[in-house]
Amino acid sequence: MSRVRVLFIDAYDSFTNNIVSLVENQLGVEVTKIHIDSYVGDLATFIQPFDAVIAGPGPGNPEVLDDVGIIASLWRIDETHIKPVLGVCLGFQSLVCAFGGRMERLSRPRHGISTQVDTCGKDLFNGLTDFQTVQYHSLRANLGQPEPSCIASEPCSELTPLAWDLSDPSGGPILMSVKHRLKPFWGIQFHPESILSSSEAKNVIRNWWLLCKKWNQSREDLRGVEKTQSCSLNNDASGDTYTVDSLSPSSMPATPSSENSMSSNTSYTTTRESSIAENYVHTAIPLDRLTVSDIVHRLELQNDEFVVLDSEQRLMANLGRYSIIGQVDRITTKLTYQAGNGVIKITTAEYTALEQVGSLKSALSYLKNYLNQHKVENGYRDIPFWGGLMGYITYEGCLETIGIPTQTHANRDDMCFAFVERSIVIDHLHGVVILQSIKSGDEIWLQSTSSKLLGTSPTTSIKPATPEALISRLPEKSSYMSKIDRCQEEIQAGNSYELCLTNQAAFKSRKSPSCTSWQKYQTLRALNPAPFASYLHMNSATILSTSPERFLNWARPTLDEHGRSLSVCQFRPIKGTVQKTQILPDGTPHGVALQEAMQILSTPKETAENLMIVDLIRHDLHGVVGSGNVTVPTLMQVEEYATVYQLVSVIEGSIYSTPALSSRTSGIDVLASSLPPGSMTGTPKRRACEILNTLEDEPRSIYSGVIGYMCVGGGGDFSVTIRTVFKWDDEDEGGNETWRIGAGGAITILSDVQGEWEEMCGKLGSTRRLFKE
Ligand SMILES: C=C(O[C@@H]1C=C(C(=O)O)C=C[C@H]1O)C(=O)O
Ligand SMILES: NC(=O)CC[C@H](N)C(=O)O
Repeated sequence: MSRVRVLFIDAYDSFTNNIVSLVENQLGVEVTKIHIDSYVGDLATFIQPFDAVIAGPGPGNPEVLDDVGIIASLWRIDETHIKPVLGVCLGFQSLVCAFGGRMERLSRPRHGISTQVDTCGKDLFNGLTDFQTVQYHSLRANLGQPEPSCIASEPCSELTPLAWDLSDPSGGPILMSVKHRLKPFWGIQFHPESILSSSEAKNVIRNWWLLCKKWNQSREDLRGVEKTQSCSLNNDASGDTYTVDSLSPSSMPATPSSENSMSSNTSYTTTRESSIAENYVHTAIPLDRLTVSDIVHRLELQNDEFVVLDSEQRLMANLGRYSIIGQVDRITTKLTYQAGNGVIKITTAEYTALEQVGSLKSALSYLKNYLNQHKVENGYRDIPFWGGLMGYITYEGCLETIGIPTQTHANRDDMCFAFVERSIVIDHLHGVVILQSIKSGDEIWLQSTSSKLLGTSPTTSIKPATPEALISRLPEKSSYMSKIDRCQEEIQAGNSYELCLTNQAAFKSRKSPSCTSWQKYQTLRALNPAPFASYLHMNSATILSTSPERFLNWARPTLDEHGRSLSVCQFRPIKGTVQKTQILPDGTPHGVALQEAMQILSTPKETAENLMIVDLIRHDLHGVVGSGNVTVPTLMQVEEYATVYQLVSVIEGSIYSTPALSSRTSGIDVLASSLPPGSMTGTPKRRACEILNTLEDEPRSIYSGVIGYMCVGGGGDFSVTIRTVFKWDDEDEGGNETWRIGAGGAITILSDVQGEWEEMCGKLGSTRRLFKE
């Protein structure tokens, strides 16, 4: 029997793949996805191979043709070509508009809010009790009924209401579901696929499917007996009892995921003997009292290009176990890309090559192939990095991966990775330093480097230094506040559910050999300890980061019990911020203590903010790893950082793949499909980024992109480049350099304008303290 197929029409939403996953898992069907503006020729003909259609959620207004595209035509398909349709949110609203309903703005948009839905207990809701479910909408469908009821009436006599949200007496009833009286059209305003929606809400999908099957069967029967007269399509299923057991879930079991695939009781041989495997050599030595800074100093890296992913100031037991120092020298190969020009540049010791790749997304595929060609299988098992690509991607580079064109700046790389062959990994948990190289025959370097580290007693000879800011450009309060208003207007209009608004400060300081970038970084990391701190100097970019936020980590693949390659990946978005108690210069305390922070971070405003990003990341991840392979092991946990409390969630995915090396799905595919980081955009991602582009005054640049590594052994780790001070060499002028800091925060309909301004200033303050102003 051929597999049942469902067509999903995606209105560029950031929850689409979660619905696809729910449908595939619950119904055992195959879902094909197209966009609202995909060219399909005649829609009626196009949908014929499908058993049913889902018209998805999305930004905008169903009365605006550009926002719904071909969804608007679904409802006009003639009787002979008609197929069962489920409209979800925007799709539901479009159904209502097609049959006489109107849209109006909610007085209080409902984004990431979980409420009870009261149902008629029939049809889509047959056998289901009233349930909790999440909503994401700004607009409300109005059927012109004086009171909420489940009986169709003028002026929308073709639509039968099936469910209402009556939880907000002052805001009034909100229509949650309808069906068409004669045609096989159903709609739901709520989001059953959200991680916080109840299983009862999810069962609506099963009920819909039973109704579809029944309708399709009656259509078949009619065709079978070749009835010539027109038939009644009344498919009211009220009162029917359905056996949901007859459905065949086809989910691939979600593999229990672990935070870190390394065993926690790893032991090292801290000898100076080197092991050689292919072109990989390493030496492990005791860390003793060496610091990351000592190592950088002893190896004399500080005045050259190098990268440090720095976890020395470990804050949490499960984060920041390793620091990685990547050596970059004259002969290190670099792979760079500037947004907008479609060309990846490969610079080696011998030559510079340009390859037309088209986009940053394809540049990442290029890097994936590059790493496959330099694959190492026998590195030191217990550390995550053996060598490979270390670098960054700017926010504008990230935008290109979602099809938003951006301007480029000559001499500035939007993607810059060095192919690091010599590296030093410090395991802070076990106090071990692993020196390693993937250059063939590099034992001499190993020996000389370990002698330098073992040599003299550890002293920190590079002193942290504090730069003096000559001219500072700080965010302007009235301008920022008016942008918050504009974000909220966009949200009111249904164009977005959450927007991460940001802006930048700039500090000019004198270039000085007694206050180098590395010294500045030393100061910053002491002032603002963070689990994902990093220092990078490559080409014209210098980055001093104290990021608290992991973007994406993926483990080196292993074989599962079925012989498939499996790599577990993890996102750790932060959304929800409260300032910790601090004593201001005038002696007054500011901010809150843990107990109060916990209370604030559990209010609907903060949890909605976090939930939206969790659902968005689940969507990004589902798009690569497929249905049933995404879990949320931690939902909204409060974590303490140097100056703030933050609400953190963890989303994990199992990347299974076929043995064929070239077609293997890897963490790099997840990376390429998940940029820019959802916590820095808002949702739906694409529309949010378009809106933010019109609001923000300048490119975000390094801020709000990602920084990290992709290892030759198959793993990877990236943080979100926030709480970061950065500069471009082309802005150096007259002995001065210009350092920039971006800061922002997520704006929702529940945001308080003054509160958001203060939150942004608080985040800016955590790194601005680097400068003496
Ligand atoms: C925008 C920033 O941070 C982001 C926004 C957060 C929020 O809105 O609560 C929290 C962490 C980051 O994802 C920033 O640090 O500048
Ligand atoms: N999630 C959605 O589909 C939202 C639909 C519409 N843009 C609204 O805000 O009401």
